[in-house]
Amino acid sequence: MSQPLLKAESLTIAFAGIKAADNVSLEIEKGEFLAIIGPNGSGKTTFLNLCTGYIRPVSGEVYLEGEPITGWAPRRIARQGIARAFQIPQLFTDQTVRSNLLLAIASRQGVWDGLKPLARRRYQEEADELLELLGLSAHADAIAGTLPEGLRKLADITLALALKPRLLLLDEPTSGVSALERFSIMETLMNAMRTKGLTALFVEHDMEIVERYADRVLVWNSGSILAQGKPAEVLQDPRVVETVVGVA
Ligand SMILES: Nc1ncnc2c1ncn2[C@@H]1O[C@H](COP(=O)(O)OP(=O)(O)OP(=O)(O)O)[C@@H](O)[C@H]1O
Repeated sequence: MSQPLLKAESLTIAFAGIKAADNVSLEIEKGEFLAIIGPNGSGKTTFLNLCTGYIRPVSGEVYLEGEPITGWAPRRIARQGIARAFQIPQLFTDQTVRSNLLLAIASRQGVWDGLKPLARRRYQEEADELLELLGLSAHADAIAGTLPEGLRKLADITLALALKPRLLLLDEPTSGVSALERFSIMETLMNAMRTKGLTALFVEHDMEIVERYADRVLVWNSGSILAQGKPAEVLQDPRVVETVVGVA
């Protein structure tokens, strides 16, 4: 049987005596689109931080396709294939969308390589392909800081994809975006995911988005997984309704 793409085993971390991850174990299969939901302060972001190396667990292990990556530096984990698009977009706001993307591609390859004409042409082709995939071709020359929030989020995701990740982590891909725009962002994202055969884990507060797009949902509560499974079933679970859905 093939390895899970990501495996977390008994992860535990506490801040000031409060367990933000309490013996958390889970597996993510290749190609899955997995949502994490849970009340504020339940440990969703902490789990992402444990996977990306921003926090070290007190105990437990994280494996990427069977390789233990616990305690590795964030940069090394990113190079190894876990990319994160943050809730607050990380674009250089005074640069064009394309320049941002070229920088991200160059940083993956080693920047000096990018100064060679052949490499530069290859990067430009790669950037154009990613911009098209995320529906941003018409905005390639726009200054990133002038983009509306929804497009900024998609531009931020292109930066994460430029790392050619095996696993993409997304912090609330639709937060701060109008109700109308939310679904079009998700459709574009899903299309890109399918085209690239990507695996992603996303934190989300919007249950409609979770129900419509996630293959599986994990419900966090007080640093533990309260429930998991298909959204249509999990979101009806009375414990989940009480702790998350009812208060969202
Ligand atoms: N670096 C840190 N230092 C101290 N406490 C932290 C740190 N990171 C998280 N915590 C605490 O751990 C708990 C879980 O926080 P976390 O941000 O993971 O929750 P969350 O589910 O992502 O919340 P939200 O939905 O509000 O973003 C909270 O009590 C939080 O205050």
